[in-house]
Amino acid sequence: MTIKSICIYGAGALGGAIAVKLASRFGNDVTVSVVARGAHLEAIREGGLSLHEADADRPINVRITATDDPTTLPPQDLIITGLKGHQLGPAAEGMAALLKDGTRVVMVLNGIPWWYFHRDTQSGHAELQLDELDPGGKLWRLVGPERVIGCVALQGAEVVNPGEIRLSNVGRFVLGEPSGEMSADLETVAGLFARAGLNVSTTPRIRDEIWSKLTGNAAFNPISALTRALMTDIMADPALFDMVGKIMNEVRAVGSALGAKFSITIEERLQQSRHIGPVRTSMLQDLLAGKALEIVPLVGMVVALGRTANVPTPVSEVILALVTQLDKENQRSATR
Ligand SMILES: NC(=O)C1=CN([C@@H]2O[C@H](COP(=O)(O)OP(=O)(O)OC[C@H]3O[C@@H](n4cnc5c(N)ncnc54)[C@H](OP(=O)(O)O)[C@@H]3O)[C@@H](O)[C@H]2O)C=CC1
Ligand SMILES: CC(C)(CO)C(=O)C(=O)O
Repeated sequence: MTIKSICIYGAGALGGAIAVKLASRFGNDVTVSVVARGAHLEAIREGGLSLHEADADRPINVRITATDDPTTLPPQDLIITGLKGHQLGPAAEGMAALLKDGTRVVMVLNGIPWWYFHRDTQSGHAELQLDELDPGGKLWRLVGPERVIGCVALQGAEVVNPGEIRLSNVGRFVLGEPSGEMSADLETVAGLFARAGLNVSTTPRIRDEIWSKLTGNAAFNPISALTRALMTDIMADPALFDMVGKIMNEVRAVGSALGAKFSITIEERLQQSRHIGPVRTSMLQDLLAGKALEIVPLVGMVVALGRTANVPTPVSEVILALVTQLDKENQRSATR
């Protein structure tokens, strides 16, 4: 594939960070645009999009084409989504308007993605569609799992003000085809990320990366939302730390039953989490902003796929019930 046009659909914390890096590197030769909304969109239109990197003294600011109406943009060579899992379905028509023959769609996501079982050869559930993640199969039909390149982000980020994004660490991105092929498109997209100054690697086993990342998110994200604690505070509290370990074991058991391979132990995973620092998880950020929480891909799927694979997930079930109720109450008070 040749990439001459890129649209970042959902230019929030991570999508916005990627947009700034791509636009500041390729703005003259490649069209880079963003789909955003609300006060964030207004701020991007007025003052551009700014990125504070963890290791830089000054922010990068880019002026960039920004719209909330994707039909005003031409079809794209590459779409990169920075939407939360539950925001993808409602955006399916908008994304479809940007597709042409050969368009690839990089989906930056935490948790189990809607396309998970597409061309999966490990689980025994190839091509299973997950209605909880893709209600009515809209993404499957309108975007198509064959266009997707999976992306796991080991990068903390937050929209600190409209139009302004801050990264909490020097992170990295892992890209992989659902089929496991080390395709030419995969290498082209990874090369683009690398030339834009993003740390990136490619893998033939993207599902292993998904489960490895989910081991942390299934535990830390809902616990942080329920307690409003920073990652470091959760690690420092013996009872919460114990709960994190139990959830991590459940996630690992479900992932293993579906064919995932884990390269590190739970203890090593917990050690890695210690280095993330005093960050607010993306779920806590959403809670504090009165937004809907990304529960199904991060917690609901551990429970649901546990049932599919006959693996008990008792702690995740309790956390799921609690965080679901919290989400309802939070959104009720946000709309009052
Ligand atoms: N933030 C982090 O530290 C990390 C996040 N991740 C994962 O990456 C993914 C993206 O997360 P993150 O970057 O935090 O997400 P954000 O919530 O920061 O960004 C999503 C953006 O998309 C916007 N949006 C939603 N729907 C539409 C739409 N239909 N049209 C236009 N704009 C829309 C949102 O607007 P609005 O605010 O109005 O909803 C928001 O600005 C998630 O799966 C997350 O779990 C992974 C690693 C770390
Ligand atoms: C790793 C962590 C906790 C980084 O912020 C994350 O993935 C998230 O916030 O969703």
